[in-house]
Amino acid sequence: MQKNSADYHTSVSIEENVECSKLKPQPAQISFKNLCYSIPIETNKTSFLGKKNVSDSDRFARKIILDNVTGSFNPGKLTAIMGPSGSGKTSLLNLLSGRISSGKVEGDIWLNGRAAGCGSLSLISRFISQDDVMLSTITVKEVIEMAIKFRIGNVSSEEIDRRCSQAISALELEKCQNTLIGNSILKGISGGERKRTSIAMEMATDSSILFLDEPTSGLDMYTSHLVTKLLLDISRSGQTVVSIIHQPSSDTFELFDDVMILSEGKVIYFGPQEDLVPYFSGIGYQCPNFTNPADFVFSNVLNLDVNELEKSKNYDYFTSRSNIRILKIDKLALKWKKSKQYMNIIAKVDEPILNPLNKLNFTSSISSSKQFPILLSRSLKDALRDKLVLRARLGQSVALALIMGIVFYKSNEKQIDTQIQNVLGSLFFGIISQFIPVAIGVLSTFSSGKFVFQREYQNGYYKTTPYFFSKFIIELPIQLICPIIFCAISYPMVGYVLSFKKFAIHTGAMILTSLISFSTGIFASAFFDDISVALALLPMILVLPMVFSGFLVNSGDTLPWIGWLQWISPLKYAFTIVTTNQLSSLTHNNINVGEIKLESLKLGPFGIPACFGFMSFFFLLLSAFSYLALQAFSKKFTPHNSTKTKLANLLGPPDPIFTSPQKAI
Ligand SMILES: Nc1ncnc2c1ncn2[C@@H]1O[C@H](COP(=O)(O)OP(=O)(O)OP(=O)(O)O)[C@@H](O)[C@H]1O
Repeated sequence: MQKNSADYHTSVSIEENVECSKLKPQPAQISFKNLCYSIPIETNKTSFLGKKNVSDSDRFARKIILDNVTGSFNPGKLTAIMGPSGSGKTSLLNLLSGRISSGKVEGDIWLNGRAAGCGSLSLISRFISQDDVMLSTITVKEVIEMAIKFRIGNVSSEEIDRRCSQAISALELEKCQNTLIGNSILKGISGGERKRTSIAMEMATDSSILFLDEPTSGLDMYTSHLVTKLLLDISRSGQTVVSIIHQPSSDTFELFDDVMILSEGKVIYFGPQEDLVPYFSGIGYQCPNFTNPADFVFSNVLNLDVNELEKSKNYDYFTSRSNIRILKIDKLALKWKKSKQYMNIIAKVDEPILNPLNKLNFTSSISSSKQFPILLSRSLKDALRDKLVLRARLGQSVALALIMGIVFYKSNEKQIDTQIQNVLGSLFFGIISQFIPVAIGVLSTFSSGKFVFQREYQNGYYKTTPYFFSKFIIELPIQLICPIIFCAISYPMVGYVLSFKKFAIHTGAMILTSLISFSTGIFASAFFDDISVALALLPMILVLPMVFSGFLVNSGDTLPWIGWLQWISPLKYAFTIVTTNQLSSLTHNNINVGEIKLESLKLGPFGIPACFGFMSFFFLLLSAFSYLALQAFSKKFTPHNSTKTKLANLLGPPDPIFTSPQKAI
């Protein structure tokens, strides 16, 4: 007897389904009907300064990106999506693969007849994106091995080697397998090799559905053909392969089984590749002999012909040209919807494969506890191999220490007034030199790594928590070593009190300052999407604690309504520690001048241990904020549905519209 829907959701698990399916992944068919995607765009009805009483519906119009797109992508087939730039190809793939978290989506998506909206397909598909962002400091082989390790739990090293070699040889990457990925500064593999590496990463592990966004762009004709042939082989193993493609050669074009042509978000044609030319000749567009059908569609069908251009002569050139083109696309879309080929597509969508999925259909990823050591070792390699950054950080500590040492050289031998002034100035200089450069340095390194994180997170390699902690732990030693080097050089040069205890307290305060700055930098890089905005705002974030550190403004003499800011300035506690440490024992003519100076500074009631406590608290608080900011960043590019909901959708019963008795009638 057929279970009802509620029973199904509670009782079906992936494991149970495996039993019934004899451990073979089921064919996965994606179908979608009247898919619309639009985003709000601000209209000219309000200027930036805006009228106050304008409603949101007046202020925002909707930009339609996908307009009633219907079709199905079938298992065992290689489908091409083609269309002019901005026609909605990437948006369609993003929508299907669960990478859209904003805008309005309407219409239905099914996977084997089960409702698969809200990003459910992300659980059974892999996505090779247009921008091949990868960590620059690891080699081609390492990057592929890492992708395998993240995807397959308990994989033996022989299996990793086998899969890796297979992917390397399929994409002809043998020559560069031990070369670093590189970036604009660190020379690495070529653009084409980079593209192929990003394909190899996703292909080294299996999935039921493979989405590719322009995998052949930037590749030469031979390599484009090689990659497409590989995609064909993958599809023949039973996978559903959908790829956006630009300007394929005739030979490459012929490798595709199905072709979807999109323009202005509308479908102009979708069906077998060999039926494309007959379809367009049936509606009046004759493909000349010996012409590449892909070129023919772009230049003859989607472009305006001489007569159409003639019509636009009487009007403003650009407006009329674009309007005439839009009208033409509308007509082509209408013709498509009236065609018998469209009816065939509708019939396929209405009669989907209904096989239930099993465990092997789902793209696996390992647990967070297993992701952590892989990420840790990768972050370590990254930190050690990026020698330029490492040297710059160490060099900066030495240089700042020497500058401070020279400027305030042997201050303890100066007259008492000068001595006190120099001690205070040098202590403030020391704190600032551990505060500002660290935050700015961390901001730039973390911001560049953020795009790699975004790509890998979206592709389901790992979660935010292991990534955050692996980066954090690897960065920590350098944040400890640099202040120690700085203090070891500057402390004796300036002539601070020579006592190991005092040196340790001084260095401890500098280390905590550097750590607070470190977590502020991470927070800024995670919080601001754009590094230039972060760089513009960070100095302001850093200046306030400096002003209220107790050196620039006397802590007891500020306006009462801003005076409280000193207590949330971590530098105030750092300055209290280092000045108390140096001045409390400073005497002159048997008078404790240091204590007198400390009293006049009105640094507050807290002693050195309490100040260390406050600084540690600030470090932990800012670290927690940076973690939360990274979590929020990762949520921005994934739909807000839990894996449980997505699983329930895919493992539930087929949509009643495909199984109801009325349908059979
Ligand atoms: N989040 C968004 N906000 C504003 N506009 C968007 C958004 N997403 C897509 N668009 C717009 O929707 C249209 C389709 O974009 P899409 O990236 O899907 O096109 P495409 O066909 O893949 O183009 P290309 O071949 O150049 O990559 C473009 O005009 C794009 O500017």
